[in-house]
Amino acid sequence: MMGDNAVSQRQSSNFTGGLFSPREQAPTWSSPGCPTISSASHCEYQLSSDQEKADGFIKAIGPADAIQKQFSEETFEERIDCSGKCILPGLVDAHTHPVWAGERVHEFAMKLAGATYMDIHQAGGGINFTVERTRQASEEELYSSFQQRLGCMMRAGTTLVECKSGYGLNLETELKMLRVIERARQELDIGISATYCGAHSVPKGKTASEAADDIIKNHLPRLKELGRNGEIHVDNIDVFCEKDVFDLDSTRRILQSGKDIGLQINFHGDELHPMKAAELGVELGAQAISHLEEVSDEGIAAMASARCSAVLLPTTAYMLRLKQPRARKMLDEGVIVALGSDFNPNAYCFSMPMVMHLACVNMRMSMPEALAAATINAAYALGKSHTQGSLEVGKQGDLIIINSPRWEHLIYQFGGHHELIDYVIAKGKVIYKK
Ligand SMILES: N=CN[C@@H](CCC(=O)O)C(=O)O
Ligand SMILES: [Zn+2]
Repeated sequence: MMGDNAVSQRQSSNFTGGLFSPREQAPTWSSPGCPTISSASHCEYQLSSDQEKADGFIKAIGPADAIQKQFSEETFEERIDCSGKCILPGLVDAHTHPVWAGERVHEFAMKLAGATYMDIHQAGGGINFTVERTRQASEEELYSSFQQRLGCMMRAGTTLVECKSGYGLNLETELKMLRVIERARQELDIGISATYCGAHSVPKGKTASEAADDIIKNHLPRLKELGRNGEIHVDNIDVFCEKDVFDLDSTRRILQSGKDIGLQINFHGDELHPMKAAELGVELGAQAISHLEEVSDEGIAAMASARCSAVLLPTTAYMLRLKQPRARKMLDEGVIVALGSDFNPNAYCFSMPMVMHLACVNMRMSMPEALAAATINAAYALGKSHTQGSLEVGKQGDLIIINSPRWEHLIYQFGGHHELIDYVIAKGKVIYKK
């Protein structure tokens, strides 16, 4: 990934004032980036009114006076007075399952009564329950609920989200889900990174190895063809590598075949059992591995040296009362730690501010580490940190404005983000205003 940046240690810097921007190519970056936070007393955000120039990329960042002087000849569609407020990068959600029919509130009750995730999965519930309903749902139904969910994420500050298929398992339904994701990519303002997750569960009547064969022989060639025709755009390939789901060998075969058709490897590993998934991911050149509650010490060291990011999912560990992933050890060893909401029928959470709060309390991350993990590092996990994830000149104008002079309130106020977030802006366009 050329010039892809991320931070493996806490970093932050300040700026005052910002402006969007003439049409320019987003540059690639060779130096480490950082999410930039503004909390100046006199701070302004300006959107260009010149359609030629309003390409949604950041033109300048600096003291408001200097910016005013530099652009004194320009006219602006809108000026937002951010005095006493904070401007932060738009939040990036690095792991979600947002396209499905068949919610599972009844399973929440079962889990509260003591059932484990795998008890329910093996009894035909869990992913398999949602697969049945998603297969029956029309494309229009799936799109409509997906669009509403993206709206909830956006209002909680998310401007870029990874979206997985994986509740179809057969080719027909996986493609239906990917078409729904593609439509949202085309029609909506929120940024989307699309993931093919046909190996999310082993379909009834097949072994893991047979399911892997089907994916390699039938699903991936079709994805390649649709990608070439421009009908569907898929960025990543995912497998649920887990005991009694996809073993290491089937996972390796699927991920390698996905990589061979140009997809980035970004998969579920070492969640409920130690699988040596991290070691496998590094061997295959994975961009990211999610969960990692059961990762080995060797896996952590290998991920750090390979710059393979760890996507940690605090809602899942919380919901399922799993042991927490060892975020501190990962950070101390230099792993690029990112965060995701894991929104799915098991972990029903749209909010990256709540995810950051849980990461701080339960995984012992600091607030700057959590913010980096939910912005620049999450963008890195999606291979997009050269264009998104921080406030830098030439990057996409994805940002949020919060009504507090201290940015930390976005994390500190657990569940308070709806009151705090005044604006969400994606590619220079206001997509939510309180
Ligand atoms: N672990 C596998 N996949 C999801 C859960 C999906 C579901 O239960 O529907 C996860 O990341 O938590
Ligand atoms: Zn997941």
